[in-house]
Amino acid sequence: MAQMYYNQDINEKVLEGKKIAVIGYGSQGHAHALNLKESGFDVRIGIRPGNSADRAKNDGLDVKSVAEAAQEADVIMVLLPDETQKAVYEAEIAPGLVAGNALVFAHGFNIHFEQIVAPADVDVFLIAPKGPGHLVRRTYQAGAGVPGLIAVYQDATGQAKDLALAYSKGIGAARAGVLETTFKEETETDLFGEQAVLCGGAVELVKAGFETLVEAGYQPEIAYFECFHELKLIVDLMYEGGIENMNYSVSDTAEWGEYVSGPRVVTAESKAAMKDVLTDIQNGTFAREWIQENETNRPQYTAKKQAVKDHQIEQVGAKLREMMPFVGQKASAEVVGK
Ligand SMILES: NC(=O)C1=CN([C@@H]2O[C@H](COP(=O)(O)OP(=O)(O)OC[C@H]3O[C@@H](n4cnc5c(N)ncnc54)[C@H](OP(=O)(O)O)[C@@H]3O)[C@@H](O)[C@H]2O)C=CC1
Ligand SMILES: CC[C@](O)(C(C)=O)C(=O)O
Ligand SMILES: [Mg+2]
Ligand SMILES: [Mg+2]
Repeated sequence: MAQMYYNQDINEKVLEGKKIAVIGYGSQGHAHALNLKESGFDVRIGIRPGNSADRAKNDGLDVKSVAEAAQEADVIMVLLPDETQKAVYEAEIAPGLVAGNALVFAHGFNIHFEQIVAPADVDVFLIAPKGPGHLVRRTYQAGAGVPGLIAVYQDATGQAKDLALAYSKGIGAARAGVLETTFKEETETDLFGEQAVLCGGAVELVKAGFETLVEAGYQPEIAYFECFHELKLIVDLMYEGGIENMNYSVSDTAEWGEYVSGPRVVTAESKAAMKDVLTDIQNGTFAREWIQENETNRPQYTAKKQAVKDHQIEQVGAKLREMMPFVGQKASAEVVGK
C-alpha cells in the first residue's frame, strides 16, 4: 500500500511564520484560505476587483492585488482557473518571485503541460484535494477533511515536501489522508477521473437513464428521482462502506440487476472509450484542444453549457428541489460565478 500521511505524521512548524498568498478566491481558493487561516497560518488573498474580491473581504480576509500578494508572500498558491494561470503568472506573479519562494498549485496542468516554467531557484509543488472546493471547506468546518495528493516538481530549498505536507494539514486534507505523487500522475489521473467517471461519465449516465425512461413515456419527475436524486443516496452508501455496503442496503433484486444489467450498459466498448480518453490526456491532445478552445473564446464550451441548462432533467430537477429545502447547500450560492 502507498505511504499515507495523516495529521500525526506531519510537523506544520515548517509553514509557521511563512506568508501565504492564495491567488484566486473561487471554489478551491475560498476553502484553502479560510481553512488555512482557521488552522493558524498567515494568509492573504491575491485577486482582481470583482465578486471574488468582495466575498474575500466579507469573509474577513486580507485582500490585495495578485501582484502585491504574490510579491510579499513566501508561499504562493495559484488557485486561478487552469486556463488563465499562464497569463496571470507571467504578468503578475513571476515578477515578484524571489529565490526560496514556493510556487504552489492544486492541479498540475500548467506545469505538466509546460505552460508555466518557474525559475530554478523556487520550490514548485502541489497540494491537490481530491474533492470540490466547497466540500474541502464544509468537511473542514465539520471537523473532517477531503483527502489530498502532494507532489514536488522542484525542490530548491530542500523543504518542498515538508511544506506541502504542512499545507495539506492546514487545509484539513491530512485528516483524511495524503499521499505523494508526481505532477504527471496527478494531472493525468485527475483529468481522466473528471472526464470519464466523476463529471463526464456520471452526467452522461444520468442523462441517458432519464431520457430512456421519459422517451418510453414515464413521468419525468419519476425519471428524475430514479436516475438522479437517488444516485447520491446510493453513492453515499458506497462512499461509507464500499460496494458491499451499498448492496447490503439495496434489495437482492437490485443487486442481481446490478450484476446482469450493469455490464450491458457500461460495456467493453465503454472501457475502450475510456482508454481513448486516457490516451488523449497522456499525449497532450486534450490539453492542446482546451487551450485552443479558450484562445477562440470558448465556442463549444458555451454551446454545451447552454445545452445542459436547457435539458429537461435540469428543469424538472430545479422544481423538485425547490420542494426539498433539506436537500442541501448549493455550491453556486456559496461562491457566485461558477
Ligand atoms: N474546483 C475544484 O474543486 C478543484 C480545482 N482544482 C484546481 O484548483 C485551481 C482553481 O480552480 P477553481 O477553484 O475551480 O477555480 P474557480 O473558477 O472556482 O475560481 C477562480 C478564481 O480565480 C479568480 N480569477 C479568474 N481570473 C482571474 C484573473 N485574471 N486575475 C485574478 N483572479 C482571477 C476568480 O475571480 P473572479 O470572481 O474575479 O472571476 C476566482 O476567484 C485549478 O488549478 C483547478 O484545476 C483542484 C481540485 C479541485
Ligand atoms: C472532479 C473535478 C475536479 O477534478 C475536482 C473537484 O476534483 C476539478 O477539477 O474540479
Ligand atoms: Mg480532481
Ligand atoms: Mg480537476
